[in-house]
Amino acid sequence: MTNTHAYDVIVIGYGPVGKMVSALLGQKGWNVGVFERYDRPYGLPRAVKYDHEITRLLQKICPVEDIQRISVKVPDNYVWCNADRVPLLEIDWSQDGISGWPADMLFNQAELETIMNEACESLPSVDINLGYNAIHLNEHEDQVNVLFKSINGEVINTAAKYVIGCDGANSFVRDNMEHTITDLGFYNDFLIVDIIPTEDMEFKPMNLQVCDPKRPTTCVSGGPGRRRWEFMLLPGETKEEFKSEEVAWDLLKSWGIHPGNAKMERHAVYTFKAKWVDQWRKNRLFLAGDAAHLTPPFMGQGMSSGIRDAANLAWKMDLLLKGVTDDSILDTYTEERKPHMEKLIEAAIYLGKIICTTDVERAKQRDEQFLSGNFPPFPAFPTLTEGVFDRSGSEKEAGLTGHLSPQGIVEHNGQSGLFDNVVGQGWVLMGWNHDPKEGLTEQQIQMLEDIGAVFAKVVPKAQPEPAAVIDTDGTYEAFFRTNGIEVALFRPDFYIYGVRGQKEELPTLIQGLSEQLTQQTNLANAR
Ligand SMILES: O=C(O)/C=C/c1cccc(O)c1
Repeated sequence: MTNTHAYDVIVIGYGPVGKMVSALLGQKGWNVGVFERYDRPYGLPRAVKYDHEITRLLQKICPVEDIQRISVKVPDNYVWCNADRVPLLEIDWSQDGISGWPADMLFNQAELETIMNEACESLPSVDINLGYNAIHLNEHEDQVNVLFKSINGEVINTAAKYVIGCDGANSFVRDNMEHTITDLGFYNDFLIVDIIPTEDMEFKPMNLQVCDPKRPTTCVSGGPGRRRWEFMLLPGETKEEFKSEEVAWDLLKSWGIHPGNAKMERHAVYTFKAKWVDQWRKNRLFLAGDAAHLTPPFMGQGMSSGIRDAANLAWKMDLLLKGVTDDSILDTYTEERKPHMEKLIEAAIYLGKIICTTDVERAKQRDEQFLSGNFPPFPAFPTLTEGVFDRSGSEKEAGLTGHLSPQGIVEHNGQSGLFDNVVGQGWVLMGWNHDPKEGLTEQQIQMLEDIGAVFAKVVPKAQPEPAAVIDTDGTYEAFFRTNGIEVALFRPDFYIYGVRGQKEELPTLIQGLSEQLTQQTNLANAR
């Protein structure tokens, strides 16, 4: 065995979630050891959709042009229709999201992972090890040791302060963590078929669910130049029967798809599930993505939830490793992320219940319910409700915390573009038409600098000032005016930490953050 390889953080699993957390920690200079059991990229489609929040997170690590190149914007509604193709429900996926990106985009996962891999490879402190299977994990008070066996049989010993399991549904890290699971008992088998049309084809709407009890079928984009079908297995049908390419082609026939006009990229039977681990942290071990939760795909939020986990964990781990706060901040990881993910699973099951019925009578009742308008409301997209937020303001101010912050087009120092690229990212303290440092004590400014905050005085386009950030497209004016606020503090994962209606109240907001962070440290010191 070789000497111990020591890291700040070990990431097990190098899919999109592992790549995101590795890149974010690597950007901060932390030594990240990434270990992936496969020795080459998976290469085939899996997730196909992300939303504006995730695209903005990708913008943290990938060039905007690359993200644009691999994604396609949804042009119309996501339609849920019955067997007669009468719409039962339409969800608008075509809007512009507040994060500076289209609300929803479709992509090809292999292309996404290529650009995320480039981001990781460009970071000198990220050590990527492909073809290494985790075989043993030992947790100590001050570190974790993990043994990995390479595909060549070499065994290496590693150590890190923290281990993050981004290792999917059959997580090795989870197996080494005491844990309990909540399972909502939603199980449905679908044959997933990914194709590349070899001639021009038009699909309107772009994303369609045909809730036909004779064969519930999904027909969505698979990213630029690709399409995906999902065919539900009927009672009595077995996974085994659906293994062959012939069965997939046969099911595609009624859609006008055949080997003469399309190439089949992948076909596989998946069991959709709705379940999660109850605690995503146990001492020095963490779970993220599919290792922590599984959702039916109908909201297109499986990978997106995992990327949110990565972003949430990364900024907290960064502060902790910097020594600005204690590791009890990491308890807020499950506290913040789990309820959010649960609500998305709830929404996915709402949709799943519409399509996953093969009972003709029940489908008829469902149709009547939706067509008469007498159906339960579609769940609202969740915000973050618990954790590292300011709740000390007025009811209106506190009502904005935990929501996503906007990203607009700005001009600053002769550069023009999306705020995060032009001004910077991390904690962002923003003052509308005033310098947000005004009124803060030196100590408060120092604390904000210690956590890597960006200070931005944002001014309207009509009143430009040389050192200020110019609100080119009016995004920030709309945000501040509509909400009746003058200052806002945004977290590195883009959630609103807190706002104030009057700039004179900013010091209390910052004081609150400072106390929240030091409280974590004091709590730890007292233990
Ligand atoms: O990206 C995914 O994991 C799933 C996307 C998706 C979108 C729309 C309908 C589906 O059944 C899946």
